[in-house]
Amino acid sequence: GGNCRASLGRIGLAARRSAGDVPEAVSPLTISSYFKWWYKKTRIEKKSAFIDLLCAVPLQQIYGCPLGGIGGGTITRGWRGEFCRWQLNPGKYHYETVITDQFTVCLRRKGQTVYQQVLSVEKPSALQGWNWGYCGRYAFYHALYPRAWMVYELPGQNVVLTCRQISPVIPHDYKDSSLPVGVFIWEVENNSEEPVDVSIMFTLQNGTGTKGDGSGGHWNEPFALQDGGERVTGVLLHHCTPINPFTFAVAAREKAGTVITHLTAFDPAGSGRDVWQDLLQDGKLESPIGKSKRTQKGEVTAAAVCASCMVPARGHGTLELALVWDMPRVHFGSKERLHLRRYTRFFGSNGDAAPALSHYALTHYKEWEKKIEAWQKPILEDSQLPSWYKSALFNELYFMTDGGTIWLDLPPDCLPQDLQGPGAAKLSHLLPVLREYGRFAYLEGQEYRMYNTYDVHFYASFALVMLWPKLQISLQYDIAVTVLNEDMQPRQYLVCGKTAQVKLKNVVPHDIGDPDDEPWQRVNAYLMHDTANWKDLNLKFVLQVYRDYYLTHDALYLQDMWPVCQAVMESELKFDTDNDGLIENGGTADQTYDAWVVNGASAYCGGLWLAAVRMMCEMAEVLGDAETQQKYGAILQKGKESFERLLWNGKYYNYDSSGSSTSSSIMSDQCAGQWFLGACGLDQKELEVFPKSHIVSALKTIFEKNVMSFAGGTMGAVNGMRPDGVPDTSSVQSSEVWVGVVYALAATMIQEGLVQEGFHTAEGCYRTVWENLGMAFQTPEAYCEKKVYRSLAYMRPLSIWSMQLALESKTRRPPSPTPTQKNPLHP
Ligand SMILES: C[C@H](CCC(=O)O)[C@H]1CC[C@H]2[C@@H]3[C@H](O)C[C@@H]4C[C@H](O[C@@H]5O[C@H](CO)[C@@H](O)[C@H](O)[C@H]5O)CC[C@]4(C)[C@H]3CC[C@]12C
Repeated sequence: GGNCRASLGRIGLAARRSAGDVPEAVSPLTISSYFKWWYKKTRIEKKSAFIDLLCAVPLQQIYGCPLGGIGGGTITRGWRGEFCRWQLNPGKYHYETVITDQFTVCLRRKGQTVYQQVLSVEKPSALQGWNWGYCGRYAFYHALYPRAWMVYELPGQNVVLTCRQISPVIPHDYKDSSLPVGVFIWEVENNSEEPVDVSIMFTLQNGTGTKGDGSGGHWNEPFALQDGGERVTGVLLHHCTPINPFTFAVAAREKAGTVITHLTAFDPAGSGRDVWQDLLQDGKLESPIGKSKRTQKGEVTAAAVCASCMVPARGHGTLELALVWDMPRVHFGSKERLHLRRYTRFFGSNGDAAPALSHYALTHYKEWEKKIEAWQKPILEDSQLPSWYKSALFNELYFMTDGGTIWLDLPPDCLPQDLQGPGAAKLSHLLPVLREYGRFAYLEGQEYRMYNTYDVHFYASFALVMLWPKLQISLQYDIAVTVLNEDMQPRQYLVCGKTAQVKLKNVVPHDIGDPDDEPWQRVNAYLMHDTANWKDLNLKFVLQVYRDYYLTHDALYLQDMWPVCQAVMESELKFDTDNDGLIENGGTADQTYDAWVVNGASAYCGGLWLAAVRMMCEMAEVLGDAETQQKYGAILQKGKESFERLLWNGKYYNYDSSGSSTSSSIMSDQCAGQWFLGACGLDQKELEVFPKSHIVSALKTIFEKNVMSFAGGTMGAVNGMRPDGVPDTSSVQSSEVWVGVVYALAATMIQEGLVQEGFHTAEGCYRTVWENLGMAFQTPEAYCEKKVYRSLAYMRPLSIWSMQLALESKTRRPPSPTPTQKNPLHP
C-alpha cells in the first residue's frame, strides 16, 4: 500500500482543454497582444515562449518515477519502463520515448539460450531484429518517489525479475542529492528446480531522441574504474553538442560471480540484429576494446552493457546497473554566462566524471536506500494514515527534481556584485550561504517556464523547508537580492496593454527568470501583468521568512531578511488606500489568481496581509526593534477590526468587499493567512489574528460548499463557490480546482482540528489526478469538474508537505527558539 501500482496496459485518454484553448471571457485585445508577442518571440527572435498558448504539451498518460538527484537534470521513465521525458538542458523539456533505451533479459539453461526478451510492451518499427511485445499482464509497476519497482514474471520460465530503481533524493543531504544518477538493481528469483544463467542487457542511445542525436560528432568508449576494491565497468557515450555537451555512462558493478560485457556501438536505426544475436549466442556481449568512430551527420549511435550471473535452482541473484549523465557546465538560453552544476564541487567540472559518478552510485546506493527507508518508514508504517496519502506525499515530490530543476555551485572567487548588482552587498550572509549550499531554482511548471515563481512557491516551499531547508534559505536570499534591485527596462504587459518597467525596487519579483534567457540576471519573465502591483508577493516573502525562521531557528537568516521584510512591507502599505489598517486589491487580477478579478478588501490578500503584519510584530520582538513592533502592532489592531467588519458575513469571509455580484463567493483559499500562522504556532488563543470560531466556521462552509457540493465531494475544493452551491463562473480560475491550494486547505483544516474533512478534501484531488485522469508524475495546476485541466507538471502541489507539517505539529510542536536564537542582535 501507499504507492502507485498499475498493471501494464493501456488506459483511455482523458479529454483536455489545453492552455491553448482560450476561455470565452478573454478580451480580444489580450488575444491579439499575446499573439503579436508570441509571433515576435517565436517567429522573429526564433526563441520559445515562456508560456506557449499555441503549442501546448499534449497529454500522455505514461509517466512514472523520474531518475536523477536534484538540479542535475532528469530523465523520466514511464510506468511501462520507457525512457520518455528528458530535461538535461536546464528547465527545458523534451517529451520523446527513445525506443533504443531498454532492458533486455536473456535466460540460459544447460548452455542454451531458452528465453530472450526486450522488457517492453512496445512493437516498434525500429530494431526489428529484437524480440519485442512483452505481455504487460505479467508486469507490475510501483512507485514511491524517489524509488520505483518493476516486477516481471517471465512467462513459462519460473523466474521473476524485480528491478528496483533508486535516485539519490535524500532529505537534508546536500551532496548525494545533487548527483545526476539513477541505479537499477535487478533481483532475480529462480523458482525452478534447475540453475539458470541470467543476463540483463541495458541499451542506450547516444542522445535524448532529438535532432541533435544525428548531428554528428558523437562517440562511445568502454571504461572500467577500480577504487577501494570495487570495480565498475561500462560504456561512456559522449554527446558532443556545441552547447551543453554531456556524457552518459551505462555501467554495472563487477563482483564475484558477475560478468560484465559490452558493445561499444551499434546502429539504433538498423534492425539491431547484430547486438541481438551477440547476446543470444552466449548471454554475453562481444566487448570490443577501443573507442567507436565519431558519428557522421545523420548517423545515430547507441551502446549496450550486459550484466550476467548464474542463479542456482530455487535461488536468488542480484545484478546492479547504473545510468549517469555528466553535464557539468551549463548555459541557459541566452548563452551569456557559464554555470557549474552543484555536483561539480564533488566530482569536478571537466566533463570526465561519468566513471567516478557510476562508481559512486553503484557503491553508495545501499546507503541511499537505508536513508530513504529511515525517512519514509515512520509515515508508511503509520496505520492511521491512508494509503493514498502516503503515495501523494512522496510521489508529488517528483517535482523537486523534475520541475526543470537546476542546482548550481558558485565559483569560490565569486563576489557579491557578480551575483546580482548592488542589492547583494547589503545581505551579510548571502555569499556564505550561496557558496555553501549553491543556487537553486525550479520551474513554476513544465509548461510555465519561469523559475521560482514566487506566488506559487509560497505553497510549494513547505517541501523545501521541511526536507532541504538550506535550499529554501538560499532561494530566499536570491529573492531578497532581487527585491533590493531594479530593472528599469520598459515593456508592455499583455493583459492591460500598459508599458511599465520590468522590476521596481523594494518589491518581490514574480519569478527569477526564464531558463531560455538568463535567470537571476533578468528576472520577471512573466509579462501577462505588471506584478509590481500584485498584492500577495511581498506578503508571501514576509510569511516565508518568519516560517523559515520558526522551523530552522536560523537567526542570521532572520537578521539579514529583516530590512528586506521592512522594505517590502513599506511598499505594501501603499495598498492601504483608505488607511484602515487593511490593504485593498485594485479591481484587477492582482495576485496569484491572475485571471480572477478582486476589488477592495479581500479575504485572500487581506488575510495574508494581517498574517504578515502579525509576523512583522513577532520578528520585531525577536530582534528587539520596539519601534517597528509598535508600528505594526497598531496596524494589526486596526486591520483586524476592518477585516472582520468588511468581510465577515457570519459564516465565512466574503471574497471581496466591492459589493459586486460575486463578492459573496466562498473562496477555498480564504484562510491562507491562517494556514501560515498555524504552521508557525501563531494561532493560539492569546496570539490569534482571526477569531478561532470564524476560521472554523469558514473551513466548515468551504467543506460543505466548495468540497461536498462540487462533483459529489470527490474532486477536492473548487476555488470559488456561490453561496447557493453553484461554482463561481465569473472567471476561468474561480471555477477551477487548484491541486496545490487544496492540499494547503487540507493542511489548514488539520491545523484547526478538522482532520477528517482535511483528508477527505485532499483525497479528492489525489484520486482525480493520479487515478481518474491518469496524470501520475505530472500533477497539473488546475482542473475543472469535466475532465478539463491546465498546466501539467506544476509546482504548487508540493504544498502537500504542509499537511505533513500539520500532522507532525499536532503530535510534537517544534521547540521554540532558545533566547539567544530568538534575539540574534541582542543576545
Ligand atoms: C487575459 C485573460 C483575461 C483578460 C480579460 O480580463 O479580458 C486571461 C483569462 C485566462 C488567463 C490565462 C489562464 O488563467 C491560465 C494562465 C495563467 C498563467 O499565470 C501563471 O499561473 C498561475 C495561475 O494558475 C499564477 O499563479 C502564476 O503566477 C502565473 O505565472 C498565465 C497564462 C494563462 C494562460 C492566463 C493568460 C491570461 C488569461 C488568458
